[in-house]
Amino acid sequence: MRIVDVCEVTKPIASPIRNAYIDFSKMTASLVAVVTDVVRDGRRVVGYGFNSNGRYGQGGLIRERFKDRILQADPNSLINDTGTNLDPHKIWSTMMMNEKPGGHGERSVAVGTIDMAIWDAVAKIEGKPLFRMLADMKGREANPRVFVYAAGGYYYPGKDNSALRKEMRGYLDRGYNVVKMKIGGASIDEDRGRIESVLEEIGSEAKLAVDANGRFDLETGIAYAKMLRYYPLSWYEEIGDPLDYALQAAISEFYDAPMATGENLFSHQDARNLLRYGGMRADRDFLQFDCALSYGLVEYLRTLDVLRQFGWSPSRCIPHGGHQMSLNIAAGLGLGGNESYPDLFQPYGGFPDGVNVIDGHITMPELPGIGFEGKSDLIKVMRELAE
Ligand SMILES: O=C([O-])CC(=O)C(=O)O
Ligand SMILES: [Mg+2]
Repeated sequence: MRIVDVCEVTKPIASPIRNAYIDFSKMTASLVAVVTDVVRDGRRVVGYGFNSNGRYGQGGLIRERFKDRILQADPNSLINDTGTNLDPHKIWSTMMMNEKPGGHGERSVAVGTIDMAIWDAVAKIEGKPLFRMLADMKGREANPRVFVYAAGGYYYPGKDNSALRKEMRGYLDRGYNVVKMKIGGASIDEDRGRIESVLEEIGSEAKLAVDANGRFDLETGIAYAKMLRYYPLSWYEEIGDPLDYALQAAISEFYDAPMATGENLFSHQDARNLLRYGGMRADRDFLQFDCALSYGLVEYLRTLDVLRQFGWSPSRCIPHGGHQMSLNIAAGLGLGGNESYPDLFQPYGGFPDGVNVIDGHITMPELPGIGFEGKSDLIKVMRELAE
């Protein structure tokens, strides 16, 4: 059993939207295929992965470092002890050979993308949905019903509050009961108006979360906290620079309701620093680490161990990114849910065909691997890369 090729391509996932920090007009993502010599159901097993959204394609790093480390390794060093499957942990260590610790940068995105494809292949070789394989691995009961919320509410040329309301109404019509919008890309007064419009639209049918994308300094973060705390929000997200733990801790003195952060922390060491120094509260706050951006599931398992050490339940995790990998982790390992972007980043994000949101939850279909084969527009581009 061996990996015979690692293919990669950079794909556009551009859209004319803007958060408080960046616009997505030139956004790209890496798509990866890990080709094996294993055959299941008359078909060669190929694992697929992509790097979520927000950090651009990582083709350079994949081609120049990580791909060759896998292909040049002794194939026997990449399989499990019983010789029945690839071993994601051994493959991860092989990829990270001769990499210094710290300074995680964006190599974590390149590794996370390949790691997604490895787990897809491993679960396909096992002949199980990844979420079932993960639950078995940890001796737990899988829960195929996963909470999902609708992320959107971006700044957009020409978009007024009535367009924003209409967007949110569309999410409620599709079965969501938590929606998220951007803040921090306009004045505080304008943002207050946007929030009030959305709250008026959704009424008691749904709850609203707001996301500042790391834009605020301490003073602005506090000014917004004082404004936001009068509204019944699901959470106040990524207030200041993702690595400014003291700022995060300080805001908790001004904001009792839930806060969320973590999508731009890319390692278990960074996650640990957030829990050590960020003043995050295990009884109410949410952690949004996205495995595709942060060295993959092998690393995410270490992050979950860190959470346990600090008294946090995995149910406080609702990952960033809206991809099926995190849906599997949620269903298999008991996370609190997953993000979704109903109208963005297609065909990569979203759910397999025929999976609908009902009362803010989806039910995972029983597809081998991550389940990409169940999403026809996505598997089409994946198979163009390799099959
Ligand atoms: O706008 C983005 O970069 C995405 C984001 O923060 C989120 O999904 O929470
Ligand atoms: Mg965010």
